[in-house]
Amino acid sequence: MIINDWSQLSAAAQHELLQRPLRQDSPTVEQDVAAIIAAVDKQGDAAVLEFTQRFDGVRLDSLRYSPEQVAAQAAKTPVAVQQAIDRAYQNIQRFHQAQTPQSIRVETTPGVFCEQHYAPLQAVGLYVPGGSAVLPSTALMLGVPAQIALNPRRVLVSPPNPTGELEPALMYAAQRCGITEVYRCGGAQAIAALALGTASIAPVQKIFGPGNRYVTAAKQQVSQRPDGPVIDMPAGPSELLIIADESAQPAYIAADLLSQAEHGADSQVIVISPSAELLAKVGEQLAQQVRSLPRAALARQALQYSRMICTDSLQQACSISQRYAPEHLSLQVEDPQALLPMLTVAGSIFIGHTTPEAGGDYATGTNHVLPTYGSANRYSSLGLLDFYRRYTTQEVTLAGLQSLAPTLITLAQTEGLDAHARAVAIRLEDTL
Ligand SMILES: NC(=O)c1ccc[n+]([C@@H]2O[C@H](COP(=O)([O-])OP(=O)(O)OC[C@H]3O[C@@H](n4cnc5c(N)ncnc54)[C@H](O)[C@@H]3O)[C@@H](O)[C@H]2O)c1
Ligand SMILES: N[C@H](CO)Cc1c[nH]c[nH+]1
Ligand SMILES: [Zn+2]
Repeated sequence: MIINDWSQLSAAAQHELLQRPLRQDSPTVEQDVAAIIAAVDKQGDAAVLEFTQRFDGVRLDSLRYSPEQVAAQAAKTPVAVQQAIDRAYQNIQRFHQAQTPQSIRVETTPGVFCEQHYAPLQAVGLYVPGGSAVLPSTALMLGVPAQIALNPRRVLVSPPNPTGELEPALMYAAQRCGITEVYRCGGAQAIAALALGTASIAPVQKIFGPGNRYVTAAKQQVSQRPDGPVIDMPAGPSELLIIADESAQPAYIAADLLSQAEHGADSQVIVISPSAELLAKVGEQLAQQVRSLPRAALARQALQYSRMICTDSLQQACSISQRYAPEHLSLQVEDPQALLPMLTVAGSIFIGHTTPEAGGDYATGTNHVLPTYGSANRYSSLGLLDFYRRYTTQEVTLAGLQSLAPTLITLAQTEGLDAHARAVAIRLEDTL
C-alpha cells in the first residue's frame, strides 16, 4: 500500500496504518495456549507428545536426544554449512564476549563498601523456531551467549521435522555452543514443558527465543505464574522498516523487504522516503523480484500488510520510525550518521547501502533475537547480560556504621519501624 499524503492523515488514520498484522489474529490463541499449558501441567510428557503429533504431524517415543545422537546428527552437516556456521559463531562470539559484565566495588561513604556482581542463571531454556523454516542461526544467537555466560544447564527445544528429527545444521550449531540438553518439541507445549517441567525435561529459570503467536503467548502466560520462569522479550514475526532517500538502490530495498517478508505471512515490512519516485521504483522491483522466490506465496501475503510511506522530509520519516519501534531499522540514505541521533527506538539498526538486514540475521555478530510488536520502545535486543542475574553486597566497618547510624535511625523512626532503628543502635551501644 502506498501512502502519499501522510501529513494530511488524521492521527487515528496514521495510528491505524502503523498497526502490526497481528491485530487480525484469531481471538482464540490465548485460550488455545492456556489449554495446552494446562494439559502439559497435568499430563507432562504424554501431553507434549500428543501435541507434537497434532501440530507437527509426527508420533515420537521420546523427546530427548542423547549427546551421542546430537553428535551423529551434527556430523551429517555438509562441510560448507559447517564452515558458514563456524564463521558466524566466531563473529557472534566476539561481539558477545565483549559484553562481559564487570563486578564493581564502591566506597559510598567512608567505611561503607558496596559491590555489584553477576551470576549466571542456573538453567536457561532456548527456543529455536521450526514451523516455517529451520533456523540454525537462532541456535547460535541463543547458544553463544549462554555458552559465554556459563549457564550450567543450556536446554534447547525445537519442533521436529516431518521425520521426527531436528536437522543436522541445527544440531551442529547446538553442538558448537555446548548445549547441554536437546529436545525435539516446539510450540506452546515446549514452552510449557520448559516452564513447568515433565518427567524428561526439568524446569528452567528463564526462557529465551523467538517464535510464532503460540510460542509468544505461551512465554507470556507461563511467566505470569507466581512460580513461573522469567522470559527474555516478546520476539514474534519479523519486521523491517527502511528509511531511504534518492541515493538508495530500489533493487536493494526490495530485496531487503522480501528477505523479511519471506519469514511468514505475518511479517511486516515498511519503507519510508521523501521520494515518491523512489517508492514507485521499489514497488516495481518488488513485483519483479518476488516472482523468482521459492517462498513467494508467503512473501506475497506479508506484502499485503506492507506500507510505503511518502513523507515531507527524512526528519518526518525518523519520527514515524520512532513511533513504530521496528524490530529492524535500515538506513539507506546518503548520510545515515546524520539520522542516527534521531533514531533510538529499534531492536537493531542497519547503517548504509552495503549493510543488508540479512547480515545481522546471520553473521555480523549482533544478536538477531529482537523485540517486535512495537516493544522495542521498552525491551532491548538480546545480549550477554540477559543470561545472568545481578546481585549486590555491602560491608560496613564500625567507623562506617558510626557515621551512617544517625541517617539510618532517623529514616527508621520516620517510617515508624523501631526494630530497624534498634538493629542499628544495638551495634553502637557495645562500643560506647
Ligand atoms: N523476533 C525475532 O527475534 C525472531 C527471530 C527469528 C524468527 N522470528 C520469527 O519467529 C517465527 C517462527 O514461527 P514458526 O511458525 O516458523 O515456528 P515456531 O517454532 O515458532 O512455531 C511452530 C509451532 O507452532 C505450533 N503451532 C502451529 N499451529 C498451531 C495451532 N493451530 N495451535 C497450536 N499450536 C500451533 C506447533 O507446535 C509448531 O511446532 C516467525 O514469525 C519468524 O519471523 C523472530
Ligand atoms: N529475521 C529473523 C529475525 O526477525 C531472524 C532470522 C533467522 N534466519 C533468518 N532470519
Ligand atoms: Zn530473517
